[in-house]
Amino acid sequence: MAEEQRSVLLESAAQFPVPHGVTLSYGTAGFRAEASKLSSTLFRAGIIAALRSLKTGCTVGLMITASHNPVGDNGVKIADPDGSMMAQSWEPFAEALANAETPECLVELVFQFVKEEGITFGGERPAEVLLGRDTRPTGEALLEVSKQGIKAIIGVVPLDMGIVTTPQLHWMVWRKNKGLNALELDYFMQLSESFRCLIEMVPEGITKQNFDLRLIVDGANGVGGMKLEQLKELLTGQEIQVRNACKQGLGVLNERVGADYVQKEKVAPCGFGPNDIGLRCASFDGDADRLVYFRISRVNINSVDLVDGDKILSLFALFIKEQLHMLNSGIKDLKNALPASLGIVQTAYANGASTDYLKQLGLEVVFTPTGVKYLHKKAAEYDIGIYFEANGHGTILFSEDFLSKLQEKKNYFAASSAGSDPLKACLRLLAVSSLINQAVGDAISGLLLVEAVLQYMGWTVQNWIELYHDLPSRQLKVKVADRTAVITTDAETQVLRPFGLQEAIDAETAKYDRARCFIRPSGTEDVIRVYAEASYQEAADSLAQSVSQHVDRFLGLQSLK
Ligand SMILES: CC(=O)N[C@H]1[C@@H](OP(=O)(O)O)O[C@H](CO)[C@@H](O)[C@@H]1O
Ligand SMILES: [Mg+2]
Repeated sequence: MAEEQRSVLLESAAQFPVPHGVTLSYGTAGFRAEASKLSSTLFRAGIIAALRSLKTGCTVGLMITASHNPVGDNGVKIADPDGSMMAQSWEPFAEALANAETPECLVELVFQFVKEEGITFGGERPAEVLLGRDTRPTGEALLEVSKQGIKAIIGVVPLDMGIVTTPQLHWMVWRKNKGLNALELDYFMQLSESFRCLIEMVPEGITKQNFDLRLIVDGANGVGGMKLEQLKELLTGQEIQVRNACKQGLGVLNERVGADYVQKEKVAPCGFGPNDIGLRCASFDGDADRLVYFRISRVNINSVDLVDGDKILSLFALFIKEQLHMLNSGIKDLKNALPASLGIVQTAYANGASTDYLKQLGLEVVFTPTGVKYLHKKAAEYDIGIYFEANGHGTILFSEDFLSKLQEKKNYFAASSAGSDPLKACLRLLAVSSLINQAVGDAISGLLLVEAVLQYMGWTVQNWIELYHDLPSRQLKVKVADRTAVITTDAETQVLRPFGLQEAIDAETAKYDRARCFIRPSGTEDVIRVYAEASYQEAADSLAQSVSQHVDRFLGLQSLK
């Protein structure tokens, strides 16, 4: 077997040589680069995914996307059996394999790794990799290359799920490993049914009658808009209009559209104009794992009032807290109560006003380094964990144990107190758990939950915007000679190396009222990011500026000379 495996690998790897001068790192969200340079990487990602499937004895996923990057780029992410990002412990191997210079080096790496990990080639357990891609024109060819990589590991089978959003593919992997139906139609049915269930339980009243059902969604000219158009047909009680929905010849993926653009530039995407002033609008990123809301400003139609991930998180946290309260209030016999740990997970980029708001609600707020893989892992430690990055990537995780207790409670209340608040709370929480993606942040399911919660609250977008007021902030990037020279700790809020830089940041920060500032090396770009927050905009700007100068002084490009 080993000899056969060796020669299959050597032969197939020879077809996809590594381009010169390109070094890839697995980064915060997989490999990403200009599409024309990615054949060898995608082939190798296929091998990695296949080995991951052999190791775990489960189905894993391989998604071909470069998210919000320009249309000429592409990339790949691997999903673990539970639908989350590939285990970090495999990243060094993934990186080494992607950069192995020759087929011989590649084979050596594979064999050494397989030995270390105790993986058996061609084992008895079925091994399978689900493949998906976004709408990028280079996706199809790269998918074929990944298939070659998967098939180069004997006993592993690729299964092409076609054009899907990143969260759909993660969801399919998660479902498949639970032995549940995992086709796109199952995804659509589950979302539309749990959404209907939440809408049916919106309390009657004036607010319900007055609620404006209209919502306009910017699909970033990508896969998300396309899928929402399909799902829309199954939804009742919602008026969704999709723009930039990836129609042939109309608009370029991520070009002046999409969640990343709207959030960073704070402007309306293409296709939105004066007629939309005041309306509730939302935007997806290119692979639909990020969601932001916005409203075109009445004062200046070029700018938007942004509702970012922090505010989506706050809305969800408020709703979940209320349902948990409803579930347990009025219960006289303590054995009928269902205590639940509720954790809120943010990164240092979360606006300080959101953190204050959440803490004021009495919630437990914890911080992790940037990157969904860290947030997700932390959120999974709670009965209910809600996580979001400010850029709009996030979800709500329910533990299996809590869900089974919730199911029991529902049955109990259904038999003993039909129509009661605790029963409604159980039903709503169960519906949320099946609506919101349990594998990864999902713009489509997040959007449906936002709509259901707003209807439940009877809130306009204005009510939501006023939940709290963001502290002014500024983000800058500094090009440095070597960004790995910066080592941080404490969820990236403190610099350990180079020595003296943290003291300089502290001294600058102390000059302003209610100010906060941190720096960290980006995981996706070759820069150091500087973030500053203060009580007024000029202070945030000038703090970010002066800290950037310190970064430049300590690490700037001149130190290359
Ligand atoms: C400040 C910021 O928005 N950082 C983004 C960005 O990571 P960086 O490591 O900061 O480059 O891309 C990541 C992947 O999409 C995302 O998880 C993260 O939030
Ligand atoms: Mg994305």
